[in-house]
Amino acid sequence: MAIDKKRKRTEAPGANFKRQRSNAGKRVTSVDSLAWKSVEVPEMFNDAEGFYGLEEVEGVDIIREGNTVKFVNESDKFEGFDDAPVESEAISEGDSPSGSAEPKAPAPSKKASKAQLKDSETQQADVKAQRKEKKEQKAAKVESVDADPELETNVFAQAVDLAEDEAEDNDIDMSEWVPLDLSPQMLSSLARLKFSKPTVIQAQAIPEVMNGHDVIGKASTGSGKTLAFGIPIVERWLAKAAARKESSETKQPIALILSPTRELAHQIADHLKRLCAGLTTSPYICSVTGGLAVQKQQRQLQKADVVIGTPGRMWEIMSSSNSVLGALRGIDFLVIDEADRLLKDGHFKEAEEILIALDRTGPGEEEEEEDDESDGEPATRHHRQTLVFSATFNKALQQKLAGKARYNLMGDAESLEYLLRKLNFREPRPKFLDTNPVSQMAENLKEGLIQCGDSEKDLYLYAVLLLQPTRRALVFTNSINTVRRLTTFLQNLNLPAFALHSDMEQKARLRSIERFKADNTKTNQTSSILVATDVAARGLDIPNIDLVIHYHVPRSADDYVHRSGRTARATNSGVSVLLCGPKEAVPTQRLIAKVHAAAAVNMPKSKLASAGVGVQTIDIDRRLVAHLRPRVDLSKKITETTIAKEKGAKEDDWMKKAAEELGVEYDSEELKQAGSWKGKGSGKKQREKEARGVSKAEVKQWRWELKELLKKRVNTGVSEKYLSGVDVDALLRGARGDFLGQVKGLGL
Ligand SMILES: Nc1ncnc2c1ncn2[C@@H]1O[C@H](COP(=O)(O)OP(=O)(O)OP(=O)(O)O)[C@@H](O)[C@H]1O
Repeated sequence: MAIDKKRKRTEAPGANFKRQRSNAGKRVTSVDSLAWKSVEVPEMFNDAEGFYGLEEVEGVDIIREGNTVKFVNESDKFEGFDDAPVESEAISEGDSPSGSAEPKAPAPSKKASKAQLKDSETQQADVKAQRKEKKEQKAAKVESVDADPELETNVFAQAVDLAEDEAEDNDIDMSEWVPLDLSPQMLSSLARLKFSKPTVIQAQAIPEVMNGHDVIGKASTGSGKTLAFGIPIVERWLAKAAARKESSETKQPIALILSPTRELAHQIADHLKRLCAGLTTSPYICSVTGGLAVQKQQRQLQKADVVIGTPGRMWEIMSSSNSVLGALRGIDFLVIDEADRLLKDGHFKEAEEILIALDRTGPGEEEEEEDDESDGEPATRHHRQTLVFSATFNKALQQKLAGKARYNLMGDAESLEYLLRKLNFREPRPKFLDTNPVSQMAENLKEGLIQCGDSEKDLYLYAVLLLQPTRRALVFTNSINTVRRLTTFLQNLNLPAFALHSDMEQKARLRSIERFKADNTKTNQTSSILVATDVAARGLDIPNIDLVIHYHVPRSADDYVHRSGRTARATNSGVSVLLCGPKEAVPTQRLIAKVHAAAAVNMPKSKLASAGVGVQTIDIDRRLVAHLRPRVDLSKKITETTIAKEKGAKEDDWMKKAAEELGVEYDSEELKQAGSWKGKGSGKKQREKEARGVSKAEVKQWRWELKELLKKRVNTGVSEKYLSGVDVDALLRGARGDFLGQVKGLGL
């Protein structure tokens, strides 16, 4: 479909195609290396993520030979990748380059860089004029984003763009960056982002990386690790780009950054693009992840300077293209973000394949061999630097919550050995920088635990969400089914909940994040809730998440650290609340003790409590929570019935198709009675069966009852307050200053 449209476009009058000309002396090129340009699609077509993929190209001849079509490009636009096979190929996806190598307006001057950057008044006036123009363009872009609820590109970029603009006119003291010896351009870019000083990990890691060392960087969640590797990469690119101008050296990608999740890969890309937005020339940054068109990513890779990818999609492309693999072997930096997750045994087979493939020498390449003095064994050395980052490296933290907790597991030394075994560093001993040796948790995070019955988690979840009605909350569960169920359950209670899990299409995943991020304060609504699996646990940097709720206890301590780290990022504060069933509370306390003090790894159990290691129990007013039960029960019933009916309809559909294929008549009742439809089985199955039997009228009645309940007053026993709409706020400002009980220190 896309192809037909595209052809129509490219063949339209004015397009620069010429057919059937002599091909003598012309160099046939692959379709991917042509200079495709995106075609603007009218808004009404809702071309989210370039779905229609319309592109056009100029200056290209088409040569038809029998049934094949070949392309002849007058100029070889892309360097370094031109060995792609010549082929006639269907193009089905769009490619709107997100990075840019075009020169940009000079960056603004800032206080600290004034000494280095002495702009004349005229230049400044020019810069101001350009900025104004850019600002207007951005405002128009943001407006169009707002106008189109389906648009999902740059999910992580939009909000910050405006903040950057506001920053432009401020004078910012950048003197704390000076010791890092960054280029004036970079300082200027950082000032634009309002980053007046480096974070601790940035201050420690940037000089080491810029001095050519391999680095293992450990720093708490939200502490700016992305720029700790991002800044030196961009600095190297700037230096190389300047040198390239004076030589004929071909352009190669400079860095490959591996990320465990798609969202994180896109976020890193956007973060680096934001950093580069203030540079006069910037690297082409592209993300390569599953769930999006592979052809588009292959094309982007051909011109990429910095590649951020998830292991699966990266390996899919690298293993099928020698040119891509060859180019990536020449990178200066290999970054493994969230390394403990990416290198976790049995998790990312492709990550290992990538590491092996990068280390293997290609035809005509030579390995440098050096003697490793530490053990006398010769080891292969590469020119690339390996940079490894995470908030958690200690293997002990990966230990499952289930099972006996042991505290004498791996310490830092062992964790380091583990990384050395897994990765082929250039240096025998990479620099190990640990900025949070004592506690693994973010500085401004407050943690609490609520004990409740296993079947009461829905009730307490609702109660805690009501405690924070105008905030942004992230709810973690351990299963996709629970994400689905809780999202519907909360929506039935009129709460703005969105789902995020790996079984969703990428477009829908990004849309959920986009909606979660939307600012509801103007409409005076409660803020949004994202219900997610651990796919959202690592790296996601969504502004203003005030509350993280662990509906299911995390499976391991490192999951707890990363989940909780979605709040209290950078200088912000936040709250993390665990909902624990009766059997979960004790092992969870122990699990959490591990992340609070490195000493706890080797601390005897008996000493943990006296050392003050652990999480406080929230003393919630259970009598008041009980008043919420009727509405919670109704919402649960509606949710379970809806889901069971949907599942039943799907199964019915499947059975019908199977019967059709077998050529037998399908009668669902007969099949059920004949027992082929398992009527018995687990309690869950039985419940599902019963839920399917509930009539539509009954569900309708429940919905009506719930609606009425949500409108009605809830007698809290303290004073008469409402628990719906704007009256929730009134309730929460209750006479005693607290609604569900005093939660010391948590600010709830
Ligand atoms: N020097 C700085 N000054 C102020 N804010 C910064 C600075 N560097 C980064 N930030 C901001 O801090 C936030 C967190 O950064 P980042 O996402 O890199 O954290 P992280 O350490 O990688 O977290 P995680 O471990 O969760 O992945 C981002 O919003 C980023 O823009």
